[in-house]
Amino acid sequence: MAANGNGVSTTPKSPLARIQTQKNGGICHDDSGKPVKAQTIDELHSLQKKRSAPTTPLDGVQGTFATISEDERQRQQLQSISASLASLTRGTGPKVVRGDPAGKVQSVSHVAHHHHIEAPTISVSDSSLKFTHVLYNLSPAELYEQAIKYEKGSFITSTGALATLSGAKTGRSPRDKRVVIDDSTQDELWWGKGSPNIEMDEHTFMVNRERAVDYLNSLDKVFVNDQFLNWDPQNRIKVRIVSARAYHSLFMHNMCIRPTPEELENFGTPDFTIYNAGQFPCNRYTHYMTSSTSIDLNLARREMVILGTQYAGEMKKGLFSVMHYLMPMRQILSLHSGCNMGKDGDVALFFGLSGTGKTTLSTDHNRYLIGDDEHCWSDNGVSNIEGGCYAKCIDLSREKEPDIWNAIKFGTVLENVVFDEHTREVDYGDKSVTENTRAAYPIEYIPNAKIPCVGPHPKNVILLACDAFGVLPPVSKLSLAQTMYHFISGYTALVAGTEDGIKEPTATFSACFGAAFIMLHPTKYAAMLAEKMQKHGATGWLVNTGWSGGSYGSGNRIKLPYTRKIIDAIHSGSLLNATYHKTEVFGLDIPTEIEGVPSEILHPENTVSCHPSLSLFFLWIRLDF
Ligand SMILES: Nc1ncnc2c1ncn2[C@@H]1O[C@H](COP(=O)(O)OP(=O)(O)O)[C@@H](O)[C@H]1O
Ligand SMILES: C=C(OP(=O)(O)O)C(=O)O
Ligand SMILES: [Ca+2]
Ligand SMILES: [Mn+2]
Repeated sequence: MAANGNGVSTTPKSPLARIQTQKNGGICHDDSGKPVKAQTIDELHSLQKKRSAPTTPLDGVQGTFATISEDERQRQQLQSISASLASLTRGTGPKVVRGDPAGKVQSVSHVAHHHHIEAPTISVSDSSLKFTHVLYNLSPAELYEQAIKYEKGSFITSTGALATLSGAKTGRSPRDKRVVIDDSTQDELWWGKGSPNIEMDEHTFMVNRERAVDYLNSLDKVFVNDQFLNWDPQNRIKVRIVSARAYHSLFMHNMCIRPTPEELENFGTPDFTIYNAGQFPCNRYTHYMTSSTSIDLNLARREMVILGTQYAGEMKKGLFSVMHYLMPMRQILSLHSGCNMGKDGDVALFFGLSGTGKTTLSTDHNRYLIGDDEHCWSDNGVSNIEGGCYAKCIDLSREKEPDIWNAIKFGTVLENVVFDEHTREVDYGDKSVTENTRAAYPIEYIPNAKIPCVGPHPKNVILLACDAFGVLPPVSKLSLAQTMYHFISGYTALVAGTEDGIKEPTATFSACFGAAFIMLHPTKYAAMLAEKMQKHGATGWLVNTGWSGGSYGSGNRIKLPYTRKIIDAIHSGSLLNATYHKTEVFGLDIPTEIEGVPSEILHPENTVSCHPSLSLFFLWIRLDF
């Protein structure tokens, strides 16, 4: 812009267009719609939300049994939660109210007034004077709001999933898992070498339980989930999860079976309760504690306490341990396996340690998904224990795993992923937080999920071994005896990240392909599996989803598309009738060809000349339980 010596612009200004005001009014007004009915802003806001309708009629049309009033039902529900949160030394539950302390409390203070359990006059403490606000079975939308408002590291990703951080722990802590040893568990459970059950006594459990309960009660609010495990209606287990974080509540909402409103009304007392104190540590001066993390299981009390870890997988896998105890007591086999079913009703199980491909391979666009991780096999067939899936998402791609990719949307919990700060697009290749990035979503997010998640007796039992040494062939057909051998020895690898301290695939022997979760001796599960496979004529297969043609570091992991072709050939029955030859070392039956898979990779001796670890490997494989 040119300026003269006085600093005044010489460019002629173009005048702004004049604003035309209406001649008749004087005040501009928008009369395009009717004005809102509200007189105040608060009133306007109150119009936005309407009350959720009671789900069942209250007039007793349901039956001749006395139906209780909505008020009475809510009173009983709060009393049950207060009982769960009761300090056992003080013998009293906290005053509980429903609703967020920050917002308007639903069923306001008079509810709490009537409904806390009266404290005995002795031992009055500050904590018994305070209210604990209970956020009970919130919806995903409500949990999103709670997480985003109050939990650092919670964000909405570009596809609508809730990104969360699990804190210092990004995998399970198996060395911090303790199980109460008492007169009955001493004889019933598997203890000692190789067992995942590290003992603790009842008293120490109570110390930790009190610590968790006191912590939870000291908070402004706690989340309570009442849900189910096991789609088999005759063997359904009612679980209650008390936690400090919306992230944990949404995770369990997705992972356990979600009750219908009617089922929730009649929930009653839970069969099992988790107290998850998350970030609050255990006290290392407490007997048996070897770190600040403790996951404690008390089967007699039907309770689990979590201190000092926020990794949500502890809750899911902790409940799985419980099922590994409860179900065999009922002659039902619990399985660390994925499960799907073909159009003709042929069911396949996919056993495998974490990260070996249960979720990836059971999620198959051409088959119905029954479940990705935890099942029961009873006289009636198979049933999923859970209501959701928990997929690893490191290097996830739309092309290779389209159904999992599409399941990552509103409602899904995305743990420890890295995303663009502006677009919120997730970079699934980024391991900055951990390699064990995860997505937890309700099973119905997979389009061909089989709901209810039950199926007939399995036809194929596939053992997935992620072989870090590259000595196993990509697939072999197993006799029943071989199936038992591999099931009990459980040769596979621990993949990076799923357990605390594992940085690269590490060879391991994990009995039942889930040694971290079993409670009884491996041979108990194996005997049940053998009996069922024989009775129902199931075929066993060993599929290596790990390295081939060299160990981790030198060879390559078997390509997922090849593994899928192998699995397709098992499902279709074509592999059962293929030509086989026996390997010298294992006596494994290896197919000579499979459609879509290069024949040379089917035989490891073609790719591995003489693996240095091979002899060591055979020394290790021995059943010394
Ligand atoms: N050949 C393969 N078979 C199966 N999974 C593979 C293969 N190669 C790479 N992967 C990857 O390994 C991971 C398997 O994880 P996942 O299916 O979640 O295991 P699990 O459910 O048994 O814990 C996925 O990230 C998958 O993409
Ligand atoms: C969640 C876990 O494993 P999986 O991948 O088998 O679900 C785990 O081991 O903590
Ligand atoms: Ca469906
Ligand atoms: Mn899985």
